[in-house]
Amino acid sequence: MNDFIIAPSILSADFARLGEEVDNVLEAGADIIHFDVMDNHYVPNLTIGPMVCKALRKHGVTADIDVHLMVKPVDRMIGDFIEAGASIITFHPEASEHIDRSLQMIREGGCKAGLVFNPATPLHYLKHVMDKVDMVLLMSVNPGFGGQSFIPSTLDKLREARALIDASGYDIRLEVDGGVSEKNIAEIARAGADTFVAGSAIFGKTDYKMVIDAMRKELASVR
Ligand SMILES: O=C(CO)[C@@H](O)[C@H](O)COP(=O)(O)O
Ligand SMILES: [Fe+2]
Repeated sequence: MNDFIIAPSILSADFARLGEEVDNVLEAGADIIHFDVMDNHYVPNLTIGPMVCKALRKHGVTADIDVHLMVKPVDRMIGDFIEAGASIITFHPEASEHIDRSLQMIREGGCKAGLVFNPATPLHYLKHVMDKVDMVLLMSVNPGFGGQSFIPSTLDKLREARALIDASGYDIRLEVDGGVSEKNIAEIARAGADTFVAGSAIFGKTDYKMVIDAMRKELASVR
């Protein structure tokens, strides 16, 4: 895998042509696919579930699928997504009754596990499970919708998360999600992120390769 990972969020893709959209964005240089699962309960929107993940695998997608669960309760969905071919499964700690158990279920199913932090959710949920996470995902918008503006206080939170991860000694990716574009990606990387979700910034343009190349060019100036 690249040092920096670009993860297009298919929330902003054309759902009527989803397989083709995923093929095109991978062809354009994306590293993994970010898959937003919303339940109209934990967040006020409803999207896609395990059947769609399975369909993408059947379509021939071999890239990692990064499943961002915005659902409550969490645990039922974990088994379904493991079975559907997810590679990474992240969930919001306040949506799970038993965070440690949910993380273990994900890893036992052969997937990478992660916790997602809303803009106002403190990082202290990480303290006792640092050895059980492969990914820390900081939301830079409130979850539920694509196309929102990046919340600037996320930069300080990224620095805080980066320090915690580095001090832990574990191999943990630091992902950021919401309002990421070629305009702010370098600044976000400098604050410590290494994995970048971008929905509208990529799928909102006609030439996905041009956007992803522009993002990589910005990232090359960072490390
Ligand atoms: O999880 C979410 C929203 O809840 C995201 O993954 C969005 O899909 C990101 O979209 P953009 O802000 O990049 O348009
Ligand atoms: Fe997401």
